[in-house]
Parts: sequence; C-alpha cells; structure tokens
Amino acid sequence: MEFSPHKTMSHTLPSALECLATIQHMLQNKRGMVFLDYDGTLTPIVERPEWAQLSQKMRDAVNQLSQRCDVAIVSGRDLQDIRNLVGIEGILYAGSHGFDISGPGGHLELEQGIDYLPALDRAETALTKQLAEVAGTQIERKRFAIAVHFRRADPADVSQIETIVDTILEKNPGLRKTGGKMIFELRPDIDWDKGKALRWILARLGMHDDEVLPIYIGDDLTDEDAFCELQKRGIAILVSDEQRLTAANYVLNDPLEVEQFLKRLKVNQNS
Ligand SMILES: O=P(O)(O)OC[C@H]1O[C@H](O[C@H]2O[C@H](CO)[C@@H](O)[C@H](O)[C@H]2O)[C@H](O)[C@@H](O)[C@@H]1O
Repeated sequence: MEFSPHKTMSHTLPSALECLATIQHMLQNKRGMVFLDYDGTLTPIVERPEWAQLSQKMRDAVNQLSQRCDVAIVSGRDLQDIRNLVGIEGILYAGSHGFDISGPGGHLELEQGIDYLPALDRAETALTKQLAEVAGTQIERKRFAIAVHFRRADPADVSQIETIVDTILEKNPGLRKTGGKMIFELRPDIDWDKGKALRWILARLGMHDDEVLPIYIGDDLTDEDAFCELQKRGIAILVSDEQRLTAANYVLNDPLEVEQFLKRLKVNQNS
C-alpha cells in the first residue's frame, strides 16, 4: 500500500528550538545527518536570486556543524552556484532540486535526467525569447531545471507569464512544471525530487533507518518532498512564519532561528 504523508497546518507545529531537548533525545545512539535547503532557510528571501548571499555567521554555523556530523545542502539552484554561494569544503551538495549531486572529494556523484538536457535547452531558448518583453521576469537556468522568476513582475502579468510557460511546456514533452516562491520551474518529468535524492544519499552513505536520524530543514514547496520522505524516519523542520499545510513536524520562524538551531544542535557522527 502506498504511504500517504500526514499534513498539518504549520502554526500548530512545535518550535524546533523549544523542542531541542526532545530532538537531542531522539538523536541519542543515532548517527545524525543534517540536510539544509538554501533560499529562505540559510538566507532570507530577497528580490533577486543573485542577492541571496550567505552571512558569515551562518557559514560559520554550517561549517562548525559539518565538523560534528555529515551535512548536505539540497537546493533548487544549480550545483555550481550553490557550491560557490555556500563555499564550505567537505560537505555534500545537491543542486537542481536533487537532480545533480556531488559529495566531498568527488564521491557520490549523480546526474539524474541527462536525456532531458536538449528539451531544457529548447525551453530555455523559447522562454528567453518570449519573456523578453515581459518586464520584471528573470530566467535562471540550472543544469536540470529552469526557473522563471516573477517576483519583480507586475502581478497583473503573472497569468500571461504562466501561459507562456505552459505553451512552451506543451511543445517540450518530457518536462514538467513545478512551483515555488514567485517562480515557475521546468524540470525533467521523471520520478525524482528532493525526497528521492535524500533517500539516495542516505542509501549510498550506508545509513540505515535504525542507525541514523536525518534532519531536514527547508522552507519551500519542493522541500515538502523531503519532509514526506522523513515522516517515516527522521525530523522535518519547516522554516516559515506564515500558515501553510506541511508534512514537517517542527517549525522555525526564519533563517535567524535556523542559525541558532544549528549552533545549539549537539549531534555527532555517532551520537
Ligand atoms: O531549494 P532552494 O535552495 O530553496 O531554492 C529554491 C529556489 O530559490 C531561489 O529562488 C528563491 O529565492 C530567491 C532569492 O531569495 C527569490 O528571489 C525567489 O523569488 C525565490 O523563488 C533560486 O533562485 C531558485 O533557482 C531556486 O529554485
């Protein structure tokens, strides 16, 4: 029987900071591994993707955490972009929503969706041409996804932008549309997402359910796939100060609370 995740409204969830003792207790005798989303989790959401720079305090918090346990950054951004933005050696990076994975020292490489690169290239060309005249749009090509940003567009233009994206999608079978915070995204239409990537990473690291407690922290729609994956085996923390339906089991209000949580979390390779 297929597992159907339990979802709840985020304002009913307990704070991960207030429940730190409980989380520590769950980590006892388990190996901890922390998965972190980037935008909205490690950095506040800002108007342009290139403005979302990691603060030195947050970099230190993640770096110090990576001395205590395995850490993976799992982002919708391009793999090279996220690696440059975070700039910490010795941790695992997953870009393009988990389609493009690279572990420390070149271990644990995965490129999911290579066959779809021509379709993504065609879609990128068409989007660039057709959205050129729509003010405030921004196209961000990642190796295995294309984001169409409309945060700076006139709200009255959003349905026109979506129609353009949908028309291009129709002409490029093999891709699918997903959403996020003021973006439409096109990505390979295959059964792969941040949740599947998380499962793949744990399996490749030889981390079995009874030995490891994975913790995933994220804020966006694509992070829900990872939250669903962890309902059976870990801790899922939503970063949000707004109400929404989520499969997470704890909440943090914003990246500042994430930073405090990461600093205070006592977790070891073998807790
Ligand atoms: O999985 P993530 O690391 O959270 O990436 C999700 C998307 O984040 C970025 O876009 C979002 O953040 C921007 C900067 O704050 C903001 O301007 C935009 O409106 C947000 O959607 C990134 O640019 C995308 O590629 C990621 O897919």
